[in-house]
Amino acid sequence: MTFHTLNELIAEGVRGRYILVRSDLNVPLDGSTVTDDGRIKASLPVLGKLTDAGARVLVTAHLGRPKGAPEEKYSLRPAVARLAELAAFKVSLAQDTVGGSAKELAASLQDGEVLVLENVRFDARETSKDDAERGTFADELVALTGANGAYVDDAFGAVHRKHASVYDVATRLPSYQGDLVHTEVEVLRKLTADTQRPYVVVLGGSKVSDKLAVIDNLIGKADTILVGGGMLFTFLAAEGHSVAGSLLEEDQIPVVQDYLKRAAGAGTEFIVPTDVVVAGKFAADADYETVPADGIEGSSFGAQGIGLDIGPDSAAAFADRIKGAKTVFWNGPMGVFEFEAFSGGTRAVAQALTEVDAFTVVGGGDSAAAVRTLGFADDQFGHISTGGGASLEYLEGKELPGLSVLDR
Ligand SMILES: Nc1ncnc2c1ncn2[C@@H]1O[C@H](COP(=O)(O)OP(=O)(O)OP(=O)(O)O)[C@@H](O)[C@H]1O
Ligand SMILES: O=C(O)[C@H](O)COP(=O)(O)O
Repeated sequence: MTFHTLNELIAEGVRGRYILVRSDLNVPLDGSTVTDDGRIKASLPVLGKLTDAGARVLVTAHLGRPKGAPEEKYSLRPAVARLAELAAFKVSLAQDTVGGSAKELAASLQDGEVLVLENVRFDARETSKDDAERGTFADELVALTGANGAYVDDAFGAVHRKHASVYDVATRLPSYQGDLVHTEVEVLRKLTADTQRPYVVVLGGSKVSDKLAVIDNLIGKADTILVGGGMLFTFLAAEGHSVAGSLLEEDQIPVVQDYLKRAAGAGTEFIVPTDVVVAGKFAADADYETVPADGIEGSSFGAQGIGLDIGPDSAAAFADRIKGAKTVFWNGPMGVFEFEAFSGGTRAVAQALTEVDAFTVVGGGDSAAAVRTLGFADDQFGHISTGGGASLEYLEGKELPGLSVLDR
């Protein structure tokens, strides 16, 4: 694929033009505090280049998964406040996405300033499966750019989404690839061609069905898949164990059973935890105990028990596997690392990644946040990707709508 680059756009001249930029500002929050500003920092260079060149920049972004209507807890306000603190240019936030506030503030935007539109997912058309419906939203976004607009996709974390602000706007405006997307693709490409073996993939997190879908294509490609986080309970259930009150996607059990069957003949080994940290409730101060993975209901919390981390034996086994690898890709925390008591598995995996002599990539908003909040530095890893699902789907070899739409 070949793309028009941001540098080409700048060379064409952007002074006074409205440039629509899709950024990934989907950062983890604790109330209104941004707990990891990695994605915001990663978005700054492109915005800086455009504002330095005199563009009037309209940023679209999402935060979380609101249900197609405004919801205060998903407002971009905290992310934009952090962006404004870090930026050398003026940044403001519209109260809405394509409504009166967005129109008014866009009209008064000056050269070299940035206006962020409120969460694109506050409008149900953004994520609609219906092309025409998404199209009407894209038309309204594009209308904000006036007569001579252009579009830059810099949201690597969202390139796997066929959403209006990622895909449809690119069919309506001259479109360019942002530097962040470019860099991410260059690094991840190394994981798809001539991958050095053993190739170990570590998967966790809470978006269980999203990540299970990815495994389908890793079977036969990865030598070992270490299963932690929320998805481990669907694996345990697939092996016939009770998981009490833990995160479980029952409809995915047959899918996992199929994976386990296929992996055996395809040279991919799944490693599922043998012990689990089980808590009485989902809280930082919950009582907890470590139990065998096949005995979760036997914990003193009975059917109320919730598995919130992999146990220490499993963490040590995962670390061992990682240390024997030549290539490691990790997406999704091993447990609820936000609570100290359940951060042990994630810490052990992160530590192992910093010690192994291998090409290591960490992908995902929360995974990146986890390594940083647990005290690791970015340069201890080969690459920390801003993309979670996007990096996984890239590795799967899937067509990513946000990339293919930019292909000239
Ligand atoms: N056993 C568990 N039960 C419930 N939640 C869990 C469990 N293990 C991990 N999590 C949660 O998973 C969340 C992160 O999951 P997620 O799938 O979003 O990962 P990610 O790295 O951000 O990837 P992406 O960028 O695709 O979102 C964390 O907030 C963590 O608390
Ligand atoms: O967190 C991510 O991976 C990206 O921001 C995409 O978010 P989504 O999975 O809600 O589309």
